[in-house]
Amino acid sequence: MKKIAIIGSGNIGLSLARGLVKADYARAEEITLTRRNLSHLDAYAAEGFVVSADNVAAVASAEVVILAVLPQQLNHVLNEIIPQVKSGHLFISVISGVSCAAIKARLGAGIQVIRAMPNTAIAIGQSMTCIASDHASSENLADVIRMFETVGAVVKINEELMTSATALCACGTAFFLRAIRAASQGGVEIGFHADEALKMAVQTAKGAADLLLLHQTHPESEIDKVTSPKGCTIAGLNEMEHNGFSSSLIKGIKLSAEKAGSLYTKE
Ligand SMILES: NC(=O)C1=CN([C@@H]2O[C@H](COP(=O)(O)OP(=O)(O)OC[C@H]3O[C@@H](n4cnc5c(N)ncnc54)[C@H](OP(=O)(O)O)[C@@H]3O)[C@@H](O)[C@H]2O)C=CC1
Ligand SMILES: O=C(O)[C@@H]1CCC=N1
Repeated sequence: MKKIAIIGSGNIGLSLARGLVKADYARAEEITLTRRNLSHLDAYAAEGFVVSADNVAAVASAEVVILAVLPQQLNHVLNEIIPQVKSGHLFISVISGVSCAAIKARLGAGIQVIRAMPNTAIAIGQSMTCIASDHASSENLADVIRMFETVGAVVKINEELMTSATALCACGTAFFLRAIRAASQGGVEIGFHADEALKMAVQTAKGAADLLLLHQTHPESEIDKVTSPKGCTIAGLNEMEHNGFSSSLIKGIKLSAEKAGSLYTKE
């Protein structure tokens, strides 16, 4: 198994690390996690991950380097690790809004860079990960797709759609979670205790998503099966639409995509 370094082990870096180990893709000992404040990684060290504040040493000891810092932290990290970067390294960036070309402009044109846009459900093997590259070898691309397939579904997309993928799939986790919270709050208003209402909303959301996955149907065809004529579902649904339900989701996704494209500055 190739040694992996995750540079910037925050929310998504740690979710990825956990997912890869849970999926038996790698052992914890084969993954180095870096960040500056190591005290946040104590639990991971106890699980066998190698933890370090030394990005340069982490890159030197790895074959696969996963960049998972914030866009505004990237240039500092790249400048730091350049002396240790070798042509055999494979770089995977999960960073929003930074192109493969921008990373190669700093590391060298010969370095293989592949972008991946996972979401935090990667920790439990349920990510929707979009993958893109410009000139990576087909072998490296296949390896990266295989890696992310162990922790969820993968779609290969053109690189110019990566900011859209960020909004729909990575930010999307938060959007659907907020919808579930709102549903559970509605449940409390109509008589359930908060814990029951949340459990009911979560399972209902899971069932709705699974209907689409298992039946391979369009949402509207499943909705048609719920909305009895003159019934309470269509009354509630239309009230939500009068208040901008679909429109606000669409507008939010568009704004997130715009923002994802503007998070990184080259200087
Ligand atoms: N969160 C998500 O769901 C997703 C995030 N992304 C992308 O992943 C990236 C990280 O996001 P997220 O995990 O949310 O952010 P976090 O802030 O949680 O993680 C970034 C981590 O980088 C570490 N870091 C910062 N500077 C350095 C450095 N010089 N050397 C080593 N580590 C460093 C920080 O720790 P410390 O301060 O201790 O160094 C921090 O833990 C972003 O680019 C984001 O766009 C992509 C998909 C999904
Ligand atoms: O909020 C963010 O900027 C990151 C990118 C996608 C999910 N979290």
